[in-house]
Amino acid sequence: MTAAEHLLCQIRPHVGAIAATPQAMAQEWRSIAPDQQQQLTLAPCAATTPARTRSTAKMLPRFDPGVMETYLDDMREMKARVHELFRQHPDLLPNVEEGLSKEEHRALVRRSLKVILQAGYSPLDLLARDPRKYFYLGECLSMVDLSLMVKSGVQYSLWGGSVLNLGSEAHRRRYFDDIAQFRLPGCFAMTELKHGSNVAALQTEAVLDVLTDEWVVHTPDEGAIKWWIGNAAEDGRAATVFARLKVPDPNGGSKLVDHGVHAFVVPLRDESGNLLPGVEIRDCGYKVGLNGIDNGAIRFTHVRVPRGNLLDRFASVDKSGRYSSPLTSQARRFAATLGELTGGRVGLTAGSVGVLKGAVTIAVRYAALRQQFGPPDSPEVAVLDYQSTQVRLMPLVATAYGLHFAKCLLVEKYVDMKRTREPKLVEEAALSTCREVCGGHGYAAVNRLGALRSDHDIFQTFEGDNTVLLQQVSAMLLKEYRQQFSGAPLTATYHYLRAALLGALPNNPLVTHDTEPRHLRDPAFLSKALEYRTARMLFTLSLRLRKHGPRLGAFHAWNKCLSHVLDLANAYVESVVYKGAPVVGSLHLT
Ligand SMILES: Cc1cc2nc3c(=O)[nH]c(=O)nc-3n(C[C@H](O)[C@H](O)[C@H](O)COP(=O)(O)OP(=O)(O)OC[C@H]3O[C@@H](n4cnc5c(N)ncnc54)[C@H](O)[C@@H]3O)c2cc1C
Repeated sequence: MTAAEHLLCQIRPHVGAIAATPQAMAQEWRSIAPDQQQQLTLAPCAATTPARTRSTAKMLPRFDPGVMETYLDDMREMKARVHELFRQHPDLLPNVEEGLSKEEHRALVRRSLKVILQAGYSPLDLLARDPRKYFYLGECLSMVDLSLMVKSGVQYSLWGGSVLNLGSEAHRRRYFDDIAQFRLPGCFAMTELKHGSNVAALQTEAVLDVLTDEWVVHTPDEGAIKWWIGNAAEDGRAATVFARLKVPDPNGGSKLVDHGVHAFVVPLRDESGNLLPGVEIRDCGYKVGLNGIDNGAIRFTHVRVPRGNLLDRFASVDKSGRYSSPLTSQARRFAATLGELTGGRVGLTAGSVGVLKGAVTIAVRYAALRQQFGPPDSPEVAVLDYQSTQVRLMPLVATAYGLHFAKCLLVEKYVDMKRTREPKLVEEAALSTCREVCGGHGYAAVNRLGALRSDHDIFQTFEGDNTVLLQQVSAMLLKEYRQQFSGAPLTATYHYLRAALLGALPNNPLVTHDTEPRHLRDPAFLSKALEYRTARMLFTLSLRLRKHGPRLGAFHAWNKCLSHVLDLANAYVESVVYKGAPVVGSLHLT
């Protein structure tokens, strides 16, 4: 049995849950009441239609999906409960085909978040005490409405997480309950009009006024207006604002001393929702997707907040303006601050994986039921049985599995980081393909693939643009590589790498001429091949940087090798994803 046939067996048991062929849809249409007719979708909750193609009859599955589900998902009861909650509140599901206005969608998302809280889920408690469940809840919400998942992420990972992780115990006591219960909706105001990825260059300033013991938060020019800030346009009553901390010169000079970017809690609106003095907010308007989130632009004009509003886990300032920090350099403080914010990225990964699983499920179910053409005098063939469909869809199914395990690995690393506080740990084509495989029906709004694609698009750039984040991965690999060989003579480095690279060669089909499927599918061979690729790219990149560095300088040498840098990071990520599923082979699949 081929891998694709194998996967078909896994998927087929579920396909009865959808209506997809025109005949089946038409029959279904006649059998349901007119007021329910718009509910006829490709989604799993749609009406049941028995579907049987030639090949399903031939290939009855011996695969028990329950075993796989248990293996993949030890918290699936939570998913069942959350999804049941929304089944009981169909009015909370975004009715994409009718085109909600952004105001309607925002109100819907707000109501949904309250329903989640009323049902007894407290995302902030989970984030603080059981992050695995927190990220899992995010993944469940992403399958309901991506705007809901992002709204929860802004309130709890970004606003709540920044107060919890960058503030002190006093901040936690003061804000925790109000943030948890959504009585104090808040924002994470980092990005400015002129600076997004380059956070160290932000221009908003917070200057200490020693006479009044207050910070004066100010937007010095239009380029420093906080931009795209989630929760700002309608709901946000306070924000964690990232601003340059400036204090009077302790040596008595007239100039201020700039200690770089720090986080401050700044109130934005009063309890009735009116903007506070000095705070100006504009709505960022309609976006390509995620219109359930009220993104806004914020300008501060000499807004005064108490000195205690500095989130002071990594640095504090006393009444006289003396600055102190347990971390010795500005760069280390900055790295520690950003390191504490990784929860937002883990949450986005969980949401992204949830979206991929949802989209792939919709597309595979559709392809398994949709029949087009066939041999003469025979039933038509399911489009999933065409090799061209399998080639398009099966890599996505495999990717969904791979990324599921990689996400689990990432969540475990985050949990470890929080538990040990170990400093070392602190430091899309897929959706389009799913849409195309569903042909014209994939374009129908009711089937959600278009909305998923639009909503998800931004995941490539928010919480940091992927191109920029991938460079950090390569920089980390190069740093480890240099540390390993610092002080070693070049010949030692050379011999080590030669041995490491050659270690993979005996398995290489080009050397062994072994092209048997048994060998090519051997997990040990595949793992070695991925490691070999990463090691080779790391080695050649370091040689190139060493060659260009002296002549061009570090910045331009890096830029000259940028494609190589990004390829290395992607190769590394793929080998991590592959290793994330080390025990899949132990499952009995046939
Ligand atoms: C819907 C939405 C919601 C958001 N919510 C928030 C929020 O709540 N709070 C918040 O603070 N921010 C928020 N943001 C902002 C988001 O985090 C930034 O957009 C993101 O950090 C990227 O910054 P930028 O848009 O300024 O892009 P830039 O940094 O200007 O990047 C532009 C392009 O330049 C490239 N580039 C930049 N630097 C490099 C480099 N060194 N090497 C190679 N290429 C490079 C990037 O890859 C990208 O293609 C949101 C944005 C959106 C669209």
